[in-house]
Amino acid sequence: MFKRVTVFTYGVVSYLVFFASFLYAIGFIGNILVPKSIDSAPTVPFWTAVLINSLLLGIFAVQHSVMARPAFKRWITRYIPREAERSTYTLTASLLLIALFVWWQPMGGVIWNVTDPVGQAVLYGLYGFGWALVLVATLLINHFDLFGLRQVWLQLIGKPYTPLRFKTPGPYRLVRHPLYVGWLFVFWATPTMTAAHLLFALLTTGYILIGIRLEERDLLEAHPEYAGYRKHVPMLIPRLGGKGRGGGRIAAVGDGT
Ligand SMILES: C[S@@+](CC[C@H](N)C(=O)[O-])C[C@H]1O[C@@H](n2cnc3c(N)ncnc32)[C@H](O)[C@@H]1O
Repeated sequence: MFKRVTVFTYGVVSYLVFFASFLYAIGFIGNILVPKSIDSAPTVPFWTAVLINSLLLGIFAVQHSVMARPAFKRWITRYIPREAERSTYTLTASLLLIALFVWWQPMGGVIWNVTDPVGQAVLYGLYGFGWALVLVATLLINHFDLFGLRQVWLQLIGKPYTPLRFKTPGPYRLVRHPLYVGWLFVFWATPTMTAAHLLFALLTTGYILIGIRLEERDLLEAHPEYAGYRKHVPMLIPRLGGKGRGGGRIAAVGDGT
């Protein structure tokens, strides 16, 4: 019982650290209400900032890619309880995100600056839409499983873990990666694009494109029906009109069955 409660507490703490870093990220990327943001005043020379920021994003990307792979999960669960694996992923990612907030180096330099109030409102709207889409996509797939809480809860009440089924609810009928579409809105929709923000947007976009390849390789292995889904539903940009080979029809593949 002691072990169960300890693992559960670890999962809850990891989730809370994630949630706090998620909330801070909204302010950090949007330059809203936080003491230090992506565009605070520069304090180091430009190229030093490029180097430090690229390194921070690179470490975050490597952690995400390596720790999400089945082979790594098999390895780490030799040392930690299987039920705590996803929480460990969540906690590590959140701590690295906090490190990024702390050591991020603003760089100045304006690439574009929208001063028209309507244009600004539209861009802030798209920024908010991006965050909402990220959150909704996690809820549709299974928010509490993605962040490890479901795993530690099931072990607390003594029930076996059941892996997530392949699903295509709502936006998953239009594109295969709605959550990543949400991130792209978050990273790019800004009235003022600075050099630091552009570096951030470019590197994270590149990482998403690589991450999709890795994730889809695992999805194809875990869910044979993913091959048909991939053939008919676009990756990130919905087909106009919903006709063509994608559309709503195909997305019923694997739906809750
Ligand atoms: C951070 S989520 C991103 C999901 C998806 N790539 C997106 O952008 O909406 C990554 C996890 O979702 C799972 N996943 C991705 N697509 C899925 C689907 N259609 N049904 C169930 N799980 C999915 C992956 O196996 C992975 O564990």
